Amino acid sequence: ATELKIQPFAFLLRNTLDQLVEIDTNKIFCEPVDRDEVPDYYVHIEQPMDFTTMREKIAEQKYRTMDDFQNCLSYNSKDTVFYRAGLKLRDQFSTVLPLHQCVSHYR
Ligand SMILES: CCOC(=O)c1ccc2c(c1)NC(=O)[C@@H](C)N2
Repeated sequence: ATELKIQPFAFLLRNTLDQLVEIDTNKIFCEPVDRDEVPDYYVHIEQPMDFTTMREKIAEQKYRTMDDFQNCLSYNSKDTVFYRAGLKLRDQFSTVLPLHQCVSHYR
């Protein structure tokens, strides 16, 4: 693919993001948290993140780290589907993370 030659890292990051989107079967992390649905979310979370925003940031070469799962684990109580989904994503992503660390060092 030509994009592999032009932006190899964006290509790699986008593929990794696609894997996360696939794991997020309940689509909890795909869009920014809805202020009407969760009014106090933005009170607790300074740096909200979601997969749609990450895709835009990859395209703009402004890649974010995956610390953003901490948002989910700090906002939601342990007994929620949201908290468990955040754990699942973080744990499954941690197998890919070392790759990202070397990518980000390289960049
Ligand atoms: C109407 C109740 O909705 C929620 O409690 C809720 C709704 C959406 C959420 C969320 C919680 N927690 C999160 O971490 C982000 C990713 N999304």
